[in-house]
Amino acid sequence: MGFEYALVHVKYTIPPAILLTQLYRPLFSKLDAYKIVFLITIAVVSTIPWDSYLIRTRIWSYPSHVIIGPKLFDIPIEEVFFFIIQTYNTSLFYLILSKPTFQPIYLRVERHGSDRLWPWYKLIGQWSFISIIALGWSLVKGGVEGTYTGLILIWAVPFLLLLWSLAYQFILGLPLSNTLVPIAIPTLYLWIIDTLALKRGTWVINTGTKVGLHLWDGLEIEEALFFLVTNTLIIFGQIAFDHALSILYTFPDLFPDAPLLPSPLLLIRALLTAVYRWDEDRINGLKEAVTRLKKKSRSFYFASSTFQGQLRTDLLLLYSFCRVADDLVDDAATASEASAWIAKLHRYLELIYSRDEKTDTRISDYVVQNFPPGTQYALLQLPYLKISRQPLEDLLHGFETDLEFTPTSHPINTESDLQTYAHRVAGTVARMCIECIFYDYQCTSTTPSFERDQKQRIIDAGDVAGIALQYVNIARDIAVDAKMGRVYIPTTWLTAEGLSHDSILKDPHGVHVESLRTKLLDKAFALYDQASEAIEELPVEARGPIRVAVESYMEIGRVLRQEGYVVKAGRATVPKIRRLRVAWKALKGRLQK
Ligand SMILES: CC(C)=CCC/C(C)=C/CC/C(C)=C/CC/C(C)=C/[C@@H]1[C@@H](COP(=O)(O)OP(=O)(O)O)[C@]1(C)CC/C=C(\C)CC/C=C(\C)CCC=C(C)C
Repeated sequence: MGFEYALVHVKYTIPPAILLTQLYRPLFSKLDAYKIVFLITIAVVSTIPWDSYLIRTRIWSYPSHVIIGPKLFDIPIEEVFFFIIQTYNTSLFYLILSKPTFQPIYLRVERHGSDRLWPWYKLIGQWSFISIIALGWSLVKGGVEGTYTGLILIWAVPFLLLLWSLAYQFILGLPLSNTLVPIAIPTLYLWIIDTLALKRGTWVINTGTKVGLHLWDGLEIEEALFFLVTNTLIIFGQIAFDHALSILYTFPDLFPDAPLLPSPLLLIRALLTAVYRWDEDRINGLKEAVTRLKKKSRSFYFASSTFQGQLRTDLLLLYSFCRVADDLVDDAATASEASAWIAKLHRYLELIYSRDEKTDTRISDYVVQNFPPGTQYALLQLPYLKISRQPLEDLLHGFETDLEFTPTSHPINTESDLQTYAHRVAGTVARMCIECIFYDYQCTSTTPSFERDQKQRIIDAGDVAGIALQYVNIARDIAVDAKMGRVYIPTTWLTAEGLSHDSILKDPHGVHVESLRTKLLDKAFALYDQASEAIEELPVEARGPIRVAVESYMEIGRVLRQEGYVVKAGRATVPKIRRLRVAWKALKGRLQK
């Protein structure tokens, strides 16, 4: 009996597990736990018979003085733990690295241009894996020295072949940060540990069944291959899981109301859905939504990567709709053109909320005939079934207020006007986000903890938080808005400072303007303090990400309160490092004061 193998874990595998867990903990969801447990189960079940065979046929062995003693099918318990901890560490590393990527946009319908080559890539990959299996087989059959290599290949490569066949699109198409990097770094790390363990004799590969080549001094080529293929298996497994989730959440027509934790059977069904049944417009709509968010809002783009699964998709689509609607109105050449857009948007809402099977095509015809091509996906893919109609109508009423600004009239005269406006353009957005959260996390009124009153209380608090965000937005954009002929600061406040609309339009800077900006920010933070507690009543998966979204935006307000802030394109911006720090604190559950 000895503790040497156990010490390998204590020194080299458990510390990274703790570190990675700490790092990922604020984002760790039930879905992540499900994925990891699923993969660990497969890893343990599939490795035990193989490893047990290798030990019983003395291809490798463990001196009795390095292991504690208990065994499972002849495998030392430390070794079984290795399968678990390796799968855990590599999986967590993948989860961290792949978080910023919105994977559904990497689905390909394989119908046009270079995408038509993808079935060939699949085939080439399949044949390559089959050839490697054949090579493994011939090594096992042919001679003693290639036995260990052959056994690794005939055990692992059929799984790789299967995972490739199910998820080749993501394996090839995702950014390298989701594929190559999470394979390469854990593999390199395990190669180093293995070198140390083999040198110390913690485990021994017996002579006669190995080729005798070393990757570097102390690292047998078979060991290097073993860790490479096992990490590749783990990452391919994670990618196949995510591929299935992307299919489930991207095509609601094929998989209506996909559950939060889909059963293995449903995951397989998703992976086996023929590509020709995928809705290309959904993918294009999502691609447009991601590009739009990335271009237009750094705060929300950054925050969106902390959301997961269906909710991430829904918020992206909701953002896309709101942005397109706002831009149609703001970019219109004349007030009457802007009014016409609002009228068309009202009509669109009327159509979708009275939709039935017969009117389905009428709706898409209406959009195609009345809106520019670059806006059509955003409109048609609004997740309206999860959102009530009222906040959308109110949002449009908010845009109508924007049109009331003329050289002679100003719609925001009192603080109450300001509050109504902010409720319409931002309180409503908060409400819609919360409705999506309730829907996606299945907080129906039958869930005791989500009784009606509680839901209403959260929505009301969300409204207040939205108003706070809009006050920050107005405080940031005094000069930008003035260029568009708009002054959102209430007339009563201007008069008290000895200012007027005209004076702000002419010169939106100076001491008095700064004092009004401060007043607006003070109100924003007071409202935010009053509302932010309610975030903790949201479903646990949404809390951290929502904190990140609202905190990232409120940080603009904090920047504005400091002297000498950086202005880009006329707007105060939050430096990247500072944004990261805010997000990290928000994820860990801390709101700034
Ligand atoms: C993470 C993610 C993808 C979130 C998406 C959120 C979303 C749907 C935003 C829509 C934004 C939008 C374009 C709305 C149109 C009206 C408008 C312009 C509103 C202002 C947004 C600021 O955007 P931006 O700075 O890009 O605007 P301009 O360049 O000035 O045009 C607003 C300030 C509103 C934003 C309000 C929210 C996102 C609501 C946030 C509050 C919650 C989610 C509720 C918190 C919950 C509790 C319980 C307190």
